[in-house]
Amino acid sequence: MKFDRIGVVGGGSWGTALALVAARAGRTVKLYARDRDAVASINRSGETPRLPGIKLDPALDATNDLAEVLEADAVLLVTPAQTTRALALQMKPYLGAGIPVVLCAKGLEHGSGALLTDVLADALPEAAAAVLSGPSFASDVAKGLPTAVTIAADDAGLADNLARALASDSFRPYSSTDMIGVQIGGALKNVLAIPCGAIVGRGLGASAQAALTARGFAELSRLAKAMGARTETLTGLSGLGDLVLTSSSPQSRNMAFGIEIGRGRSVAELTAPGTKLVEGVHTAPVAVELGKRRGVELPICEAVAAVLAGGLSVDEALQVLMSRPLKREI
Ligand SMILES: NC(=O)C1=CN([C@@H]2O[C@H](COP(=O)(O)OP(=O)(O)OC[C@H]3O[C@@H](n4cnc5c(N)ncnc54)[C@H](OP(=O)(O)O)[C@@H]3O)[C@@H](O)[C@H]2O)C=CC1
Ligand SMILES: O=C(CO)COP(=O)(O)O
Repeated sequence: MKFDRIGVVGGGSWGTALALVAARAGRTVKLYARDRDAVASINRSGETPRLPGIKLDPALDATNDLAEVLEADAVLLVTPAQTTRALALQMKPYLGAGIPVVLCAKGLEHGSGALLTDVLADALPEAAAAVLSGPSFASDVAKGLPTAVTIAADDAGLADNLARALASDSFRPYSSTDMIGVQIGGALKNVLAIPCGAIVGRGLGASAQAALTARGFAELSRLAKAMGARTETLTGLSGLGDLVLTSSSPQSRNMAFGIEIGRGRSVAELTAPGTKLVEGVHTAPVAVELGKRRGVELPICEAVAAVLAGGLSVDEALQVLMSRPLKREI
């Protein structure tokens, strides 16, 4: 199965970077962005405000016409997690049956608590679902810096073929059949990067940051395994790999958000219209709800959700975590 024509839906930083990835891999690429100015800027000057200072491949073809982009052999859906259902429904009239839709957002749906693959199965069952996730900052990828990600699908052959279609000298996808593990890893690392940032912002030291990363990984793994994920996925790129990247680099929007919270800025100010997308803010309460449903303890995610909801200060949340009853590590 060859995927010569790739359609990318979502003209933000990650959608644009992934369109460049597909072009570098030799595919014919069309990028859908709803913002007419962004489309004009990409086509006329090879620039986008979402990736400042990065010159885009002149071959990159952007458009406002969703139908045109969906005339493709595979589609990458790269809009914020909470828009997945609306976009899938919007795509429905134009997408051929059995065309793979690769979900590239990292999050869980509000209200339903659903994985994005379940959202897709509900809204667009005729599509073949796949997931792309892993440690990958859009600006690094757009610049052509070396990056490795995981692409998962139920059908191993589909995952292999998608990996082949997007691979290049600077972009190395590994294939997997564990769509649950890949999605929970990508969604929860965003939540866990927030307290790691708060620790930095509050000046609480590298030891606390490492402890939170490790205990956060324990939570991510517990929830993912309860949902059916495999251990090797969680210790792989989309679990540990992305958690390490996001919880240690202020380049991450989630960590940067946490740093500002730690410095005392308010959630309302940092999530006001026009501010950057911080997926962990949306995912935290959903993760807590999933944990409750599955009987899985997620104290760090609960603390994050409580701080975001205004129920605890950063210092109180830390106190809650540090005063939990002592327990065995495993
Ligand atoms: N940036 C990164 O480094 C990475 C991001 N991701 C994930 O990718 C997803 C997208 O993130 P990212 O690209 O960074 O976000 P951005 O904020 O840069 O871009 C989001 C894009 O989605 C568009 N969009 C939002 N809602 C709709 C809609 N209803 N219909 C059409 N387009 C819509 C926005 O359009 P408009 O400009 O008009 O608002 C914008 O172009 C997130 O889940 C993120 O976690 C994953 C790996 C790396
Ligand atoms: O998912 C990412 C890196 O893998 C991007 O992280 P942020 O959304 O925190 O910037």
